[in-house]
Amino acid sequence: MKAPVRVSVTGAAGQIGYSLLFRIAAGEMLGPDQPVVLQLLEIPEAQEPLQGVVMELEDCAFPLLAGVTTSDRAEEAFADADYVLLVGAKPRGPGMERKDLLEANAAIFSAQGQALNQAARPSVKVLAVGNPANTNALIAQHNAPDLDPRHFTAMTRLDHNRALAQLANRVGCHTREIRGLTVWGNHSATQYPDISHCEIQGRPAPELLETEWVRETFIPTVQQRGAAIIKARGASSAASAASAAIDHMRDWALGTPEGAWTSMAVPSDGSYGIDAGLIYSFPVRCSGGDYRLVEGLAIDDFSRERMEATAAELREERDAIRHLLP
Ligand SMILES: NC(=O)C1=CN([C@@H]2O[C@H](COP(=O)(O)OP(=O)(O)OC[C@H]3O[C@@H](n4cnc5c(N)ncnc54)[C@H](O)[C@@H]3O)[C@@H](O)[C@H]2O)C=CC1
Ligand SMILES: O=C([O-])CC(=O)C(=O)O
Repeated sequence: MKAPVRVSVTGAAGQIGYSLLFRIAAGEMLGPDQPVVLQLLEIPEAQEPLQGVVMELEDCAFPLLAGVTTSDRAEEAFADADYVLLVGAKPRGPGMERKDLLEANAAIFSAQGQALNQAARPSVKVLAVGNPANTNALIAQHNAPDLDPRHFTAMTRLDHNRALAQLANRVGCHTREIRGLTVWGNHSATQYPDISHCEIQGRPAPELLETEWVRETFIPTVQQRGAAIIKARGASSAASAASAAIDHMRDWALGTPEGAWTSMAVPSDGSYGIDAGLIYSFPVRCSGGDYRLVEGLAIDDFSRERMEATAAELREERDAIRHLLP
């Protein structure tokens, strides 16, 4: 058995937390041979429901769960953390865009960035799930100057998985049979799910799918899926968001399958003409606990316009919270 690693989760008593913690403890994120200690952060008012979640974690008698701690202090919850999932934030309601949460949630991510800087392990890998996820990751990163800036990422894996599901439904295949999909940009309605390089059952997707369906149906459906779920469920997506968070961290830690890539929002290094420093979703391959951008993909005029539109929105979000970037 390996030595346990420390996984911190914020917002642990929330909806996503309730779907996430049990799967991490079951080994679905870091593998069936990796014990974990869960370090759970919640606000003081949510400590009692959090204790209920801890009781249920105990009651599962998970072989890989090496311990659970709870706290309302970020420095304590992030102490020596190897992996941190920043989930705790206000979710949007009907009629809101995710960036409407910027003001409410930005302060959380600046304080938690500072706490990560003080308390987490220098090698810590961070995933921002709380919305607006890309800009929250940027805020946390800038408040943690001693940590590796490349290790601050945001979640667009849910968008990636949603896009796979739409394509599989359309073609009548399994999501496993789709390769080379990319979600570019922001986790928002400007994101660009791109099938240009996609292969479905070994055949180029642009040959299988009508351009009109891709542009008029597929792209808007993926962009608006979060809002559709809020409308139907009366609450924002939770189990699928938790599942995507597991996928993101598992691939980062353990690698993407041979030949495949996925989508992760990571700090831009200027590739594809995207402003360096923005936390922007790119195609990535992971191995050895690290990610690399997929370089050299041909970008046509339609894609270029969409990629620029979502970059422009991220610049606007960054400009709105500049005062929180030390
Ligand atoms: N990136 C993505 O793809 C997705 C992101 N989200 C976002 O994830 C976030 C959480 O969603 P839910 O779990 O549904 O919300 P929720 O309201 O059920 O849970 C959030 C939890 O965070 C806690 N919290 C608030 N401030 C905190 C702080 N400063 N420190 C620690 N915990 C704190 C709350 O007490 C609450 O228990 C929302 O911002 C939501 O919009 C949701 C789905 C997908
Ligand atoms: O739509 C929301 O507000 C929650 C979310 O990020 C998603 O489901 O993609």
